[in-house]
Amino acid sequence: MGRKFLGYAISLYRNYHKVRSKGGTNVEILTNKNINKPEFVGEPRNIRWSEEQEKVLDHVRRGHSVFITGGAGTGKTFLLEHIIKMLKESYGESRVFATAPTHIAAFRLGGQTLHSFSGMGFSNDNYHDDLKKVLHDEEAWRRWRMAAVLVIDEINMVDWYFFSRLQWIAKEIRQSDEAWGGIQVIVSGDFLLLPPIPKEVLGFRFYDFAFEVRWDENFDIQIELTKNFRQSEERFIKLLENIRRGKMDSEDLHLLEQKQTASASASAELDPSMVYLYPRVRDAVDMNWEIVDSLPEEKVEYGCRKRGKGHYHIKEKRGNPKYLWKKKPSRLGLSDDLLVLCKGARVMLVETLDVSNQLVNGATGIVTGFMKNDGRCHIDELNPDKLLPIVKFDSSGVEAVIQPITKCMMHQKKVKTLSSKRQLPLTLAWGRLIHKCQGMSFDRVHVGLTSRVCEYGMVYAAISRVTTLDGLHLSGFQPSKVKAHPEALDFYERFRQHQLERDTVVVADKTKQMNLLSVSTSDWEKAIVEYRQKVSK
Ligand SMILES: Nc1ncnc2c1ncn2[C@@H]1O[C@H](COP(=O)(O)OP(=O)(O)OP(=O)(O)O)[C@@H](O)[C@H]1O
Repeated sequence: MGRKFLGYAISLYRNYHKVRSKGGTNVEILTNKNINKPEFVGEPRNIRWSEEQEKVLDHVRRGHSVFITGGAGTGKTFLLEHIIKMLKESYGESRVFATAPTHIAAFRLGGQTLHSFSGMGFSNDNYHDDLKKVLHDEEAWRRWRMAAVLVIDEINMVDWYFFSRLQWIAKEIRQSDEAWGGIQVIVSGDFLLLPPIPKEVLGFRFYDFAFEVRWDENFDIQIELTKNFRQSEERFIKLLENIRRGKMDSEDLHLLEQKQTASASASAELDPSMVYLYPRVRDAVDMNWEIVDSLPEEKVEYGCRKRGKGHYHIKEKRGNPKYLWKKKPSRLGLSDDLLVLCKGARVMLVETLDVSNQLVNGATGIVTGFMKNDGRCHIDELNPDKLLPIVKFDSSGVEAVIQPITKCMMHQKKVKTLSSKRQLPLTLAWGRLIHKCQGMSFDRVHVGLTSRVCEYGMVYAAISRVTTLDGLHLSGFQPSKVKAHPEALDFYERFRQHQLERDTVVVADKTKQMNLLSVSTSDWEKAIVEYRQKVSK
């Protein structure tokens, strides 16, 4: 029995590594000749930087660590893209690291998630366990040693505990008492957008923002961008500014109520060209089912194959979507157990398959057709007709055949919980979570706020995605759902009070002080030995 289990564990482990290491095994690129650079990575042409953006660029050029903040659409990320390009030209590709807490935000910067950069993973370890982890991962250690610049976008979603561990690791690995061990940090975000995932202690929910402890020590300068580039209508910009601060005047309220009435009286028909944003996964899933059902195209169903303790070959029959949803979602699943696709379906990747072709977690596209599997992968258990979907991705223009992948979870201490799930790495994407849309712009959006769930900054994050008032559709809106976190409001209050002082501070040029560290394997081995000696004392 033990042997059988061990054999199974090894085969799952190998499979896992195959899937993780060879992105190309589960996706076949059909057309990528016309890869357009994603709209947001595009080469800046005819750009006129705002005065504040110019100021940021000036400080960055002088080697200063900068915090860039400002409302949605003020060009924070756009500016970061330019900064990253500029710094890579000065320091070289391998010394500038672009990161963000989510895959899609990191992808926009052509970087990696902050967790993956750090080498600390997702555990909530203490500082010393984190350091041990980084020291045992030569690549992660090299990144920390090599870094001349670390860029972090969407800092509002990073919690204080993680942020403080990063600061500490940087100092330890680089053996320096300077902030971030001498790395130039460029951090960006708006604390009045979505907060970090709240913690719960004794039934009490609290949010720990990255700014909470010794924030000012991280930066030479902090700058707020105020010119909105995403929206141009004055009325809309004023509404967004008010919602950002969690308040609305009678005019704002009237405008939103008008929008809501207009959306309710508009044709009840679902519009596949619209993006539907919700605070809860369940609403997004229901909307996806409704839209896919309403399309006249022939449907193709994909099940999943689960292996491991308690579930062998479970196959879901398509049923009432509400019923499906009542089932506990699998802990390790990529997405729902049943996926229904058809030509024209809007889909999103839930796994990074091929970074060079921009097929990353969160990339969206349209199903353009299906292809019979010619034996290149095992699809029979998931789809008896052996059809593989062909997806044309929005941002890259790549057309690819998507093949199923297997995700495994292995608890080394409790081998009994070993399990795996094989399915297509896709979900339908008309309905989306507001959390997953931060940083995006859309022309037509329906913001559905009918559920009771409503996080701080959520209405603001959702409404600020749309470029014009005309493109905004609304349901379930209530004024009480417009909330800004009081601590974030306090932060900006203090921020503005200190702005004048900051403007007068002259910070010395730091470019010549750049301390580039050595990164040889022998240095790494020496660091581990030194750490062991330190711990054993
Ligand atoms: N100087 C500029 N000139 C022209 N367009 C700009 C400029 N700065 C930003 N933009 C445009 O403004 C839009 C919003 O920019 P961006 O997404 O960077 O804003 P953001 O502050 O990061 O928003 P969010 O907080 O919602 O992510 C983008 O379409 C971008 O191309």
